[in-house]
Parts: sequence; C-alpha cells; structure tokens
Amino acid sequence: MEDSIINLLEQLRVEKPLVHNITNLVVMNNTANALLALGASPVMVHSPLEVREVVDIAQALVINIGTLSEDTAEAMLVATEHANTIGRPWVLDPVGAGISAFRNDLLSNLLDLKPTVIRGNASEIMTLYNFNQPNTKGVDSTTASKDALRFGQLLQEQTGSIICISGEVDYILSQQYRVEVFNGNPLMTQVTGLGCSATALIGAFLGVTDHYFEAAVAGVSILSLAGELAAQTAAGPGTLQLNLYDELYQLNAERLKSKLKIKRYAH
Ligand SMILES: Nc1ncnc2c1ncn2[C@@H]1O[C@H](COP(=O)(O)OP(=O)(O)O)[C@@H](O)[C@H]1O
Ligand SMILES: Cc1ncsc1CCOP(=O)(O)O
Ligand SMILES: [Mg+2]
Repeated sequence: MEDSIINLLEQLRVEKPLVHNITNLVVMNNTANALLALGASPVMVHSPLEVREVVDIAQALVINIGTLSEDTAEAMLVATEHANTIGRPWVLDPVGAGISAFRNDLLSNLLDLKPTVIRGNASEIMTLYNFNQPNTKGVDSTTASKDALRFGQLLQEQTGSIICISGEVDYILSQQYRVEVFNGNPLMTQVTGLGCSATALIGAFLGVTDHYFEAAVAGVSILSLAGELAAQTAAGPGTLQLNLYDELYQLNAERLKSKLKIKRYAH
C-alpha cells in the first residue's frame, strides 16, 4: 500500500491536478491551502452559471455541503450531473448530514448520482445510511468510527461508492477491500476543516488515477499522517493547523514508509 501512495504522490506533484471544489465557507481557505501544500491546484467555484465549464477543465470535483444555500445546492446538482455525463470523478463530503430536511434532501439527490467516493465522520456516514436516525451533533461526530463500520459497509453495498469513515481509525471501504489507517491525533478534532481537507486530498488523487480506491486510500492516509506529525510539534490547535501545511509540503517517501500505519483486508 505504501508504494502505491508514494507513486500517486509523486504523480500528483508532477501533474498538479486542477481540483474543482464546491465547498463550504468555513474551510474554503484551509482546503485550498492543503491542496496547494500537497502539490495540487485548487479552484473554488460555486455559481450554477459556471460550474459546468469548470468541471470540463478540472481533473476532479469535490462536493462539500457544509454551508448550503439554494444557489450552491443547485450548483452541486448541475456540477455532479455534468461530471457523470463526461466521466469526471467526484467525491462527496456530507458535512452535518441529518441536521436539516434541506440538507438531507440534497444528500438523497447526490447519493442517487452515485459519488465516486464518499468521505465523512462516523456520525455522518451512519446518518447517510439511515436519515431517520440522525446521529450528528452539528458537524461533529458523536460516534467512534469503529461503531460506524457496519453502516459504512451497508452504505457501500447500497451506493456502490467507495466509503471513507474518519475517526481514531480511518476506514476506506470498497466492494472488495477494507483499509484501516491508524495514524492521526485526537487534537485534529479541535481544528475545523481537517476532515474536509481529507476529502479535498481524495479529490486531488482522483484527478491523477482511475484506480479510485487507491486514490481514496492515499488522500485519507496522507491527511491522517500529516495531522499526526503536525500535532507532535504543535502547542495546540492553532499551530497544528499551520504545521499541517508544512507537513503536507514536506511529505516524502521516507516519512510515508517509516511512519504510515495501514492495513488492508480482502472481504
Ligand atoms: N480520536 C481520534 N484519534 C486520532 N485521530 C483522529 C481522531 N478523530 C479524528 N482523527 C483524525 O482527524 C481526521 C479528521 O477526522 P474527523 O474529525 O472525524 O473528520 P470531520 O472533520 O469530517 O468530522 C481523521 O481522518 C483522523 O486522521
Ligand atoms: C464548522 C462547520 N460548519 C459548517 S461546515 C464546517 C466545517 C466542517 O469541517 P470538518 O468537517 O472538516 O470538521
Ligand atoms: Mg467533516
């Protein structure tokens, strides 16, 4: 697994994929900086009047529903329908799933459009599986990722999407495999936008390979490892956020080989 991630990272830094983000107002800057630090090229465009043209020129699309308006909801549907039409991969971050009927209706429509990858925290993934039992506290998880694993597997079977569940252990689920990532640090939950940044990095890797499961593993693993390393030298959440960009920028094969803690299981 480490070799695949290293190869994808090297490819990403050469190709510098253009990653189209229709994302939330809270993390727009964080995720753009995380993409730049890793070596990708972010563009944050969310008007329904121009998203088709940006989907055409970008290598991947990131849909993050954290702060919704009627306009951005419409833009997300226009962009994802067009992405499907032209075969552009896209990743969904269901931030705050369950907190409103408006959000849940949009999520139902986006699930029907079959995201390539879905990445959320444990509560969000559980809620996507059963909107009748919302499980989120705003945008934070109230559940451990291991307790959401079964729901994630059922959601994977239901949607056919690759499902990523974040938490103390990160899970990446396809029909054939389950990957577990043991990196990270609890302090990461005290910084807004780190899960969203993982989703953005998944988008960047989707832009350089059609091995989408490997792309999801790379995005989740790299964010988790970078966050772990950033926390080691951080005085608190403020410096963790800034250290993260430097850890993404400096990430190399040696660090990935020596520090990544990852396991893969075949179903
Ligand atoms: N309890 C934890 N222990 C260690 N790392 C964690 C923990 N919770 C989250 N993380 C790390 O933070 C990342 C973001 O996870 P999370 O906060 O669950 O996402 P979100 O920001 O979408 O709610 C995870 O991928 C993982 O690397
Ligand atoms: C606080 C908040 N409110 C709406 S979106 C958002 C950011 C969520 O970011 P993440 O899911 O990465 O913690
Ligand atoms: Mg989140």
